Amino acid sequence: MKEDCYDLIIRNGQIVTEEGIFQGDIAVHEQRIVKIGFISTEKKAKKEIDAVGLHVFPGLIDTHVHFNEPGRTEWEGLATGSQSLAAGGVTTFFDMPLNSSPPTTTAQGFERKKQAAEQSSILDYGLWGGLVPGNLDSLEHLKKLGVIGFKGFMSNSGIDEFLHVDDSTLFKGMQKIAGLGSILALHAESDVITNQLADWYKAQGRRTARDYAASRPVLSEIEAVGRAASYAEITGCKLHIVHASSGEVVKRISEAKQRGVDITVETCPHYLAFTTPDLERLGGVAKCAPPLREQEHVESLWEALKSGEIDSIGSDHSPSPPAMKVASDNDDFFSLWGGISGAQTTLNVMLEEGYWRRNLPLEVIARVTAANPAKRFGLYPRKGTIAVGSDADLALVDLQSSFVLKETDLFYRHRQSPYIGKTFRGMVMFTILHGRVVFQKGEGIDNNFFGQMV
Ligand SMILES: NC(=O)N[C@H]1NC(=O)NC1=O
Ligand SMILES: [Zn+2]
Repeated sequence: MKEDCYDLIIRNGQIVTEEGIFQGDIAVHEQRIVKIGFISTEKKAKKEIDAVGLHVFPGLIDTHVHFNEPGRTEWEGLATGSQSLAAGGVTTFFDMPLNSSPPTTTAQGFERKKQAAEQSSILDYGLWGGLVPGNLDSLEHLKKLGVIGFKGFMSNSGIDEFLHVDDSTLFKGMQKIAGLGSILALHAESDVITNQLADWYKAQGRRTARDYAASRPVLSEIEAVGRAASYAEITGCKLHIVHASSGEVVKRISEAKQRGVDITVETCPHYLAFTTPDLERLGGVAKCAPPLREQEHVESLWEALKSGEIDSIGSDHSPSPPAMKVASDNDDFFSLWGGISGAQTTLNVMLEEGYWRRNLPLEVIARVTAANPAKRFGLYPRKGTIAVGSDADLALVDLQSSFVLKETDLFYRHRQSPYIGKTFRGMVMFTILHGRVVFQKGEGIDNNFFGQMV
């Protein structure tokens, strides 16, 4: 290390890690953090950032996005998707094996996705492989190619090329994934319960937003989580349950953890910020699966975050062209695309709804958005924290600065979001990846840099 000239010094920020908050300087050399603490003003750097009044978070790791490239790039895309994440303080993301086409369920699908990411992602990325009926023989190859883990759906995925796992595929898949030392992420809703209830509501001519929400009850998640946890207990497979929508679901996962199942759970900003009445008010832009819940469930999730029972936050950014979010034949809410655009606003939601409104400590935010996902997926301490030796992946935030989210703030391919018009306290001023500023408030995105696969 050439001590005479650093690449970057960030001075006088409030440094936030999962362990605590302290004031200090950060020096970066050759993409890594090389010093933290007091750095003499005599020391020179190619670039200095004055972080007085700013909080320096570890760059967020979003474990759950659907950028849909290749094949459905008109829905989002790795360029626009990664740019929107950068504007929100995220530095690493894991892209789901759907809704790209071909899906990442074969070696060939993986290679195509990797090529697309190399060409277009401005951030670091991990790539999920898929577990679907019929691809058990591809899992080992996918693991060798470097998937971050595998993802399966226990209910309809909404995508014809990505079938949900039947129970025997799920069981056998877990045996294989356990043998490979990998991890299975599950969309845990019961296919039987959600299908039967949807059919019943539709047969009654009941197709509103509220009917849709009622057709996917919390119990449908609880049933699926229970089944998956039992299979995991028998097979020894590591499980990661995505988008739990209620503290009641989290409680079942905690119970499994306590009896020794290697299981973690993620929730999404939208389950922490919106309710079923919001779904009725906002319409298709707020439709997702599992659906938005009543306020008591929202609060139960915040409690579970405070108690440490929720391991991580993923945006589950899953957009579609706007036309698929609007009912064509009078009010059939069931027919709309399910998926919320939220990649850019995860930290904003955690700060406004968590830190400001519910006293959620900043350390907890750093833990669930960075340290815990890094630990769960084997990236810690290279990523997920602020320490000497770590990648210089950082988000500098002005907590006091508030703004109303506008359509024009969004970097998505389609500027849709249920958060448009919402006031947030806490503005991302700089996002730094490997010591390079990839986003600066007022300046925008630096597109001249590409991320790497983790
Ligand atoms: N296929 C897909 O992206 N599905 C996602 N959308 C959503 O709302 N929940 C999901 O799992
Ligand atoms: Zn998803």
